[in-house]
Amino acid sequence: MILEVKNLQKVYGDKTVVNIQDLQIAAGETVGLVGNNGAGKTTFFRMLLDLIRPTQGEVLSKGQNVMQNDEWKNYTASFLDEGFLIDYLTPEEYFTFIGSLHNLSVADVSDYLTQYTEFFNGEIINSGKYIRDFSKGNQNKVGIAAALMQNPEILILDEPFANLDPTTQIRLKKLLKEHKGNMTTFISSHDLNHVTDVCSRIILVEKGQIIKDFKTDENTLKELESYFSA
Ligand SMILES: Nc1ncnc2c1ncn2[C@@H]1O[C@H](COP(=O)(O)OP(=O)(O)OP(=O)(O)O)[C@@H](O)[C@H]1O
Repeated sequence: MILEVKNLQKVYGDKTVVNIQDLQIAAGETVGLVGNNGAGKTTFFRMLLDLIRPTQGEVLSKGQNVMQNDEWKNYTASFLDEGFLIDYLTPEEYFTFIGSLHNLSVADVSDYLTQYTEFFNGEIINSGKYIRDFSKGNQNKVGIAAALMQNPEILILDEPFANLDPTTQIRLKKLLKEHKGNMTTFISSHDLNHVTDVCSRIILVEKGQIIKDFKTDENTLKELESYFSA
């Protein structure tokens, strides 16, 4: 298992916002996390990435506790929100900086970015603007592209389709499918259509707990829609 979660809990005050007894994710899986507002998805991702500490329990990445070891940072890339960006840089400067952390030269980075011409839709590169001056959707594009650029073994994206126009949502699905290879992908989404299209496994969370965990098949979208229409 590339990722394992054991007895993971996060408590705020008297509220348990995440409570996951046991979850195992095999290398190469594409997992979608769905659940209503406040279900605990972002809190869970933050614990996977050691951005907040659990009240109890642990997250193991390739068997190592993410709180005690930094090795996982070499093969894990993520974009949860704009806080991951450096807003006083231009996108080019940001990509170069992220690339330099992963031994990519300026030429490697600019070569890599040519694949994103369609996804960026002419609005990101050579715009002469700082990241802070982009729309939220375009900021998301920068964050997602920077995460993919790291060619990670594990990719974690929080609501990647949110704030993107429909054309870009479809382009993102294509990108995620193309990048798949051996990558383990963990994405949260409120878009049931996209998440069932991209993911081979869906985890449904409610009040911090896993309610359902199933392999995606032709009935999954209908099942999810009926669950959420209740
Ligand atoms: N720092 C905090 N202090 C207190 N409560 C918090 C804190 N962070 C999150 N919570 C609470 O934890 C619960 C889970 O929030 P979280 O953001 O993880 O949900 P989510 O599933 O990502 O929701 P959404 O779909 O709206 O993004 C919510 O009730 C939220 O108010």
